[in-house]
Formats: sequence, C-alpha cells, structure tokens
Amino acid sequence: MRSLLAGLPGALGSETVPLPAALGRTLAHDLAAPRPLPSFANSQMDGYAVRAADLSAGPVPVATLPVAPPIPAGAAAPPLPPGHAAPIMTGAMLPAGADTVVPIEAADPPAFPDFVGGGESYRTGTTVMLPASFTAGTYVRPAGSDLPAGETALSGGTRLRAAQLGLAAALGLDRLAVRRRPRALVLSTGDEVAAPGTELAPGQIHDANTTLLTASLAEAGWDTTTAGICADNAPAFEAALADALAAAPAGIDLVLTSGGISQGAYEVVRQALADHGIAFGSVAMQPGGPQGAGLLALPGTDPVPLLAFPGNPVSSFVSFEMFLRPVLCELLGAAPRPLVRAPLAVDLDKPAGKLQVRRGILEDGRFLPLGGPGSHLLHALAQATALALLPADPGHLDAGTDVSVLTMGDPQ
Ligand SMILES: Nc1nc2c(c(=O)[nH]1)N[C@H]1C(S)=C(S)[C@@H](COP(=O)(O)OP(=O)(O)OC[C@H]3O[C@@H](n4cnc5c(N)ncnc54)[C@H](O)[C@@H]3O)O[C@H]1N2
Ligand code: MOO
Repeated sequence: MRSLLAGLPGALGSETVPLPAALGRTLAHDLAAPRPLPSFANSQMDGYAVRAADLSAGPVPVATLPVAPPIPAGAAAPPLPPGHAAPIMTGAMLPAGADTVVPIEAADPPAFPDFVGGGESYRTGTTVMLPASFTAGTYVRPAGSDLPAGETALSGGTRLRAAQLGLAAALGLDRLAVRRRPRALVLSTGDEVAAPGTELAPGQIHDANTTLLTASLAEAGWDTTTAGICADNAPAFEAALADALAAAPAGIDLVLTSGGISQGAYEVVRQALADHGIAFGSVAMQPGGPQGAGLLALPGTDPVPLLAFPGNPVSSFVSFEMFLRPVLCELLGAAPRPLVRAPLAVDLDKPAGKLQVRRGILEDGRFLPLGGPGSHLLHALAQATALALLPADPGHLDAGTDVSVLTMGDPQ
C-alpha cells in the first residue's frame, strides 16, 4: 500500500487559498516573514515613553519630567524631545529617542492628564514624576523581537491551525500556499445496496460504506467524489469506473471500492478488475480479510492506485484504519492514531492465526469490547472509541492480558 501511494505527496502540488480556507490544510513551502514582527518598536504598557538615562540623571530616586504630546496606538510617533516623557498607549509606536516605558501606575500622578481637547494641558508645562529605577528596554517590544524579517515563520509541511493562521494574518498575509488536497473516488457495489433516504425493496440494504469511507477520507484531509452504487455487473461497473475517472477534471489520486471481492458468484469488483492491474487475495486479519489492491489500468484512463475493501461495513472501516490511514498519515505528515498498551477487561476467544480487531472502549485503563467480532455490527462500532489489535496467536486471551489498542477519541 505504501509503495502504491508513495508518489502521492509529490503529485499533489499546491494551491493558494484565503486564510479561512487554509484551516486544517498543510503549508506547501517554508514561509519567510515578509516583515518583522512586530514591525516597529512599541509599548507593552499604557505609560510614559522616556529615555532611561533621563530618569537616573538627577540625584533623587524620582525624576520630574515635562510631559510631551501623547502617542495613541495607530499614530506615527514624533521624536521624543530630550528630557521629556510622552504618554504612550499599549501597542503605540515608541518615539525615536525613547528606550523605556514606565507604566502609568508607577507615575505620579498615576493617571494621564485629560488629553481631550487637543492636549493643551502639557503644552502649558505639565510635568510627571517617574521612578529612576526603570532601565532601558523595560516594557518595550522591539521591532522583530517576535520574528525578524526574512526568517522562517512556518515550515513547509506544517498543519495550519488557529495559531499558525493567526501568525500569517499578523504578518499581513491574506492567502497561503497549501498542499492540494488529495482526491479519492469512492464506489460501493452490490445489487442489494440502495442509497440512504430511499425505500428498500425486499433483500436490499442501505449503503453504509459510501458515507463511512467518504467520511473517513474527509477526516484524513481528502476531497472525495463518488460514482454512487454500482450494480453487480462487471462491464457496467468497469464502464461506471471509467466514466467517473474521466469526469474528474482535476484527476483522482485514489479509487476506493467496497464489496464484490470475496468468493461469491457475483464479485463484481474482482471480476471487472482482475485483468486491469488489481490483485485480489486475503490477509490474516478479521474483519477485513478479503482485500484487493493495485494500480488500476483501464483503457483510456491514466493509471490510478485502487484499493478494494470488503463489503461488510466494519470490515471496510477496519481496513481503512489498519491499512490506509497509517500510510496517509505517514505520507501526508499527519499524526497517526495513538497506539497504547492496555489489559483486556474480559476473556476473549478468537480464531487462531488471524489478527483480530475488536471494537470497544478503554474503561479504567482496560479494554472492554463492545459487541462481538462480527463485521456487520455497525451499532457497536458507533459506540467504540478504541480498536484492540488482538495478536494472531493464541486463540484465547485471558482478562488482564496486555494488548495494543488504537485510540480513536470521541465515539465514531
Ligand atoms: N465463502 C466465503 N464467503 C465469504 C468469505 C470467504 O472467505 N469465503 N469472506 C467473508 C468475509 S470475511 C467478508 S468481509 C465478505 C467480503 O465480501 P465482499 O467484499 O465480496 O462484499 P459483499 O459480498 O459485496 O458484501 C459483504 C456484506 O457487506 C454488505 N455490504 C456490501 N456493501 C455494502 C455497503 N455499501 N453498505 C452496507 N453494507 C454493504 C453486503 O450486503 C454483505 O452483507 O465476504 C464474506 N464471505
Ligand atoms: O474479513 Mo470479513 O472482513 O471478517 O468480515
């Protein structure tokens, strides 16, 4: 599977999207800071911008300085006249000459003069007393102190979350180059399978797999398209597959089918694709035994990796979790499901010689199975938050035996 999909990251390329659309996407290339952050030296406090040397120039521990015009945030600060203190607000530009901010609480008086009315008060000789103890650099946020211009702000391959998008926005960027999402074509098969929302004829069931596999892929960061449900008719299936591939203007990176691959008389996927590059066989795993995989080579279409999962919904889900998700995480730089060790809460019997994947929960640190091993048990799967990987041998495991458990977070 890894070799089938190995070309995927290189084939993806990139696209530039607005910041909100970049959430959850992967940054395509290293991003150099186009400007320093902050882009100008500014105040960390509401207070007085001063030269530290002016505070300590006198013999007493308090300096009395004339007040210069105030500097609100968002204004271009005029240079600070020597020996003055300029009222400055948090985030306002530090005036040329100033190197220190004394917070208003440390000043006497500990509140600003009334600036309303154009700031007449300090033109008429207002002074402020400030402690001499403040050293140069106090409460100043120098330009580039968060990130100098030209340095790597974010590395290519970074998953973009709130903090990374916030940084890009602060750097003035409104778009980012992200890796193109891979695209999958999902097809369910079977004469008995009908779309959810439709009435069922006798013998029919609703299609769970299209939704289940599409959602699994979407959770893993894929775009998906579907060709709907294909009947158990090999030529019709092959034609539907070729049409769906031709109809995907931007190309398809992976085809994922479910059903029609085991030992029955109407195994449509196996019958249609065995001569087109797909190998079918069985792995020693339950559920998810029957499998098909290969590079699909249909006449008139570009070769595309194809995985054929078994039709039972839990088999399809487990196949995705065991085979596809780990490879996608590895190739596309996402975190895999956490794998922990936990003791079994109960005795379990299983077929010897097959790795069995049981669905359940971790309760008090122990794995408790929900439902039986059957691959049709969707309700139990929907309650499960953990998959226990019971080793191929032996066939019986006592309660308390430590096993590997994939944790899936919230109930799926
Ligand atoms: N004689 C044998 N029979 C079976 C074997 C075997 O080794 N020898 N393997 C069994 C195992 S294990 C599995 S898993 C299934 C796999 O069969 P297929 O992949 O060919 O799938 P289908 O026969 O088409 O369907 C199996 C099962 O799943 C239901 N199904 C199919 N598609 C959907 C869907 N989209 N949504 C919901 N349910 C679906 C289908 O109705 C069947 O009940 O083969 C066993 N048999
Ligand atoms: O292998 Mo099947 O997938 O057990 O039901």
